Amino acid sequence: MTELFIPVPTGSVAAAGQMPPPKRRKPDKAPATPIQSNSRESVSARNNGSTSTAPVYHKQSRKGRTSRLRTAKKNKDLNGAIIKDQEYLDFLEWLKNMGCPRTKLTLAEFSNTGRGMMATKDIKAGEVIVQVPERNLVTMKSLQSTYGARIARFGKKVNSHMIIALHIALLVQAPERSGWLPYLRMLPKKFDTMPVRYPSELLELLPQNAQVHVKKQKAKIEADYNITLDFLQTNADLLTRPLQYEEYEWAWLVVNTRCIYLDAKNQSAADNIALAPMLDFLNHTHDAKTEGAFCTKTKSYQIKTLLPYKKGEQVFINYGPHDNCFILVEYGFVTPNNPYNYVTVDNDFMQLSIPGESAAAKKDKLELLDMAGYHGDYVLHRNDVSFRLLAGMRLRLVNPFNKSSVATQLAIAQWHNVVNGELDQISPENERLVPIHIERLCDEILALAKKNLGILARKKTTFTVMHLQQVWIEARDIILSIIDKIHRKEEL
Ligand SMILES: C[S@@+](CC[C@H](N)C(=O)[O-])C[C@H]1O[C@@H](n2cnc3c(N)ncnc32)[C@H](O)[C@@H]1O
Repeated sequence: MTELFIPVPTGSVAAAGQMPPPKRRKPDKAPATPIQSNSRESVSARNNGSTSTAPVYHKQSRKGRTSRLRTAKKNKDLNGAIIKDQEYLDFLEWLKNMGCPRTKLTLAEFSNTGRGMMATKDIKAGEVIVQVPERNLVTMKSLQSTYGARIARFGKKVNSHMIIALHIALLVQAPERSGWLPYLRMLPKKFDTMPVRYPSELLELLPQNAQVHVKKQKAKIEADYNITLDFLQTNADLLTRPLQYEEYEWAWLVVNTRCIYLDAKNQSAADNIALAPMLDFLNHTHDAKTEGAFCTKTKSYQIKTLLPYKKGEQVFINYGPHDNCFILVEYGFVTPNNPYNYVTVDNDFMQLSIPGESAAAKKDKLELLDMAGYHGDYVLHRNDVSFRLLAGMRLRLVNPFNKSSVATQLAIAQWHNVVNGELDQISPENERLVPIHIERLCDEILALAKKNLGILARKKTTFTVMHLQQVWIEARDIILSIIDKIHRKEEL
């Protein structure tokens, strides 16, 4: 696994520079019953490769979804159906003209992931699988001659996500002129599986932390759009027509889901992202292992796989160690058996009423947790309660709690010692109560999971509904594993 090829999520520093990257979680075991979206129906819509509301640059006479699927079916290989439609052939020709060397990869529809890249021959571990010539990389640097002086005159801060999105949106406005039409035609037509595009009744069925994530992403897109409009006020000559929000959002999501970091070691360098045609057709799996670097000899960006692939298999990269909620919000899909899944219980912890705990005591405890760096980020993994949650719960269970009493001061000192690992417990009674109240938190989430799964079961089956179902089934299974552990009286 290398971070070099991660499409750029809003949640990452490199992409947006606003939201913190997700904290790395301890891997969990796979959920027992993940939903595998492996129906034929799932194939085409998932990656937006052939859906109806095409951006303006898509000629209506081009082959539609049915025709494309028919062709794909005809070319069916071992695990996926090879795509050989005119758009892809034009794209291959364009790649050739741009100096892209041939690869052992071809575009295909896979039953489990939708559109992705298939090995056309056996690939050995250590082989370069994709080379993207420098002239094909869309980066802040490559766009300097077009926008550099304009950005300098504009004077306000812009980031590369914003500028690459603007560039793509402008190419779409005048595709014939740009020379990039064959690539533009291959891009997703819409992003309806991205939660930022969910209707509100589905949005509220996301777990709370994912809803917050979506709101931040939406705010970021809107802010970037507004700055872009500002920029265009004095650069209207770039436009073919006024730039609509929908157009910009689409281009922004293209960047978000397809750009890569050129230098993973320096991920805070927000401007070091690139759109890399061809490389961006590779799908994600958490166990893909690749390495990437710019090769000065070939003047291209190369990806090497560290794993072998057999002819007909899908070739993957790894977008990073993300749980399904994060993947859903940033990329619009979920993966089965994701070892990074977890459940956040921050809200439930804050709302939990503890017998004998006054409102003032609760406030003092939360302040203390904050000062000690233990406020929030309370998570449950499969069979594992985070240390932060245990720490928070232990303090909540110090009752009575009166800051000015000696007994409370002693309990606080003991709590610090437990947190620092110098003491095992505050008291046997405190330790006895911890699993009881963790189970109460679990019951809250379980009830929510059941409620939401009930609502989802009554909805028409769409990818979005299936994604949400998977997220809640996984949450429920994590919770059940913890309850089971508590009932078996195992150490948390
Ligand atoms: C970099 S693109 C990969 C190519 C894309 N599938 C396409 O057809 O253009 C990232 C997007 O691919 C899809 N994707 C990537 N990995 C996936 C997976 N394991 N399962 C389902 N969809 C996946 C998601 O729609 C994601 O936003």
